[in-house]
Amino acid sequence: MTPMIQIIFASMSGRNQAIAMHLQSDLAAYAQTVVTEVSQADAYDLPNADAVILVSYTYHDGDLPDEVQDFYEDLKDVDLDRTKFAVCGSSSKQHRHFGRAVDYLTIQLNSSNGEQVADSVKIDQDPDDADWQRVDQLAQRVLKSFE
Ligand SMILES: Cc1cc2nc3c(=O)[nH]c(=O)nc-3n(C[C@H](O)[C@H](O)[C@H](O)COP(=O)(O)O)c2cc1C
Repeated sequence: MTPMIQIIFASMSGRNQAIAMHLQSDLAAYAQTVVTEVSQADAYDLPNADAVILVSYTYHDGDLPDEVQDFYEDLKDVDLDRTKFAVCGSSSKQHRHFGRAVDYLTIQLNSSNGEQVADSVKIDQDPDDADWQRVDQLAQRVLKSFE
């Protein structure tokens, strides 16, 4: 059966949206993929997916972006029932709390009883070739988890 993978992103200036679209093109031949901007996403829907990939920047002083807050709060009430997940995101090493949103989302998805199938990936601003490889690897790990 073709797995269904939800890719949910938060992006202010486009980097994380581009990463989400790149993930979709990595996965589309092997899975049904749905890409959703986080303010349109429903955390209570996540257990219906076979896997979820969250992609987010970090904002303020090492915090989640504003538009992720409601989704994050809702996640606390969701039992993911071992739904597979992975997290990645572009943020910036010029800030003291590099990529904290990736950490917070990873911790919360684990706390919500998800099954983490790839190490979380933090990218400094624009992805370089090595970063794109890490993104591809994350996508491969998600696919491999269905074997
Ligand atoms: C006001 C402001 C605050 C930020 N705070 C952080 C931060 O605390 N930690 C971090 O790693 N990046 C921080 N960033 C950097 C963004 O996360 C980074 O530019 C990211 O690549 C933006 O992704 P996007 O293009 O998808 O919006 C901040 C950026 C802005 C403009």
